[in-house]
Amino acid sequence: MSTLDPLNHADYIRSRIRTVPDWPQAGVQFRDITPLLQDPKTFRVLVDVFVHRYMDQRIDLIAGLDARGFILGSVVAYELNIGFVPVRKKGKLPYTTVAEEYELEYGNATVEVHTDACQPGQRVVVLDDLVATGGTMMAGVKLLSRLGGEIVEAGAIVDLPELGGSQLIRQAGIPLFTLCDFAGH
Ligand SMILES: O=P(O)(O)OC[C@H]1O[C@H](OP(=O)(O)OP(=O)(O)O)[C@H](O)[C@@H]1O
Ligand SMILES: Nc1ncnc2[nH]cnc12
Repeated sequence: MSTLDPLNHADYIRSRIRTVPDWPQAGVQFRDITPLLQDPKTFRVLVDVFVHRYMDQRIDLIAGLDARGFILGSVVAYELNIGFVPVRKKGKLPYTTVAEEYELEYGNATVEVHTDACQPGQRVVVLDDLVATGGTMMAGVKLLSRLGGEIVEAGAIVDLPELGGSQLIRQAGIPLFTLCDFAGH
């Protein structure tokens, strides 16, 4: 089966991401994905790249990272006809949880997932909008692994390679797919 070629979409998607300088603090170039969602054609291309990538890979579960990972992750899971698991920031989930602490480009955080969110051996893709230091993605991967999930891949729309996260994730042995990057921008 032919698949959508992410290389053909990378420039298009990158060109529609808005950069907001010095937000949420001085020195941060914030890569805002909301324009991708707002335009229906762009949103469809974005979702389709991920759906085509995973539709033949016998994925059981998409785990999405709070909060922007919920937007992409839930739609991709719906289109693949598989379940979606929210990996939430601390204190938001009502049932028993497992937790991982991590560091961000601008702060610290803890994420949690329900203890029954994944069954041992389920094939999981962890999705988010962006990889910066990789702390959030690694925390999500660790949580699903702790529940016995087999991490098929971590995926995100944007890689900020200068922050080192994508390298860290790959060095940890986790396959990582990102649709576009902002290397040298
Ligand atoms: O690779 P890292 O350095 O961990 O950074 C990437 C994470 O940071 C952002 O989320 P943020 O924590 O700002 O939360 P939000 O999605 O609720 O805005 C982004 O959506 C990723 O989840
Ligand atoms: N530069 C950035 N832009 C958007 N989201 C981020 N999360 C961490 N760093 C970010």
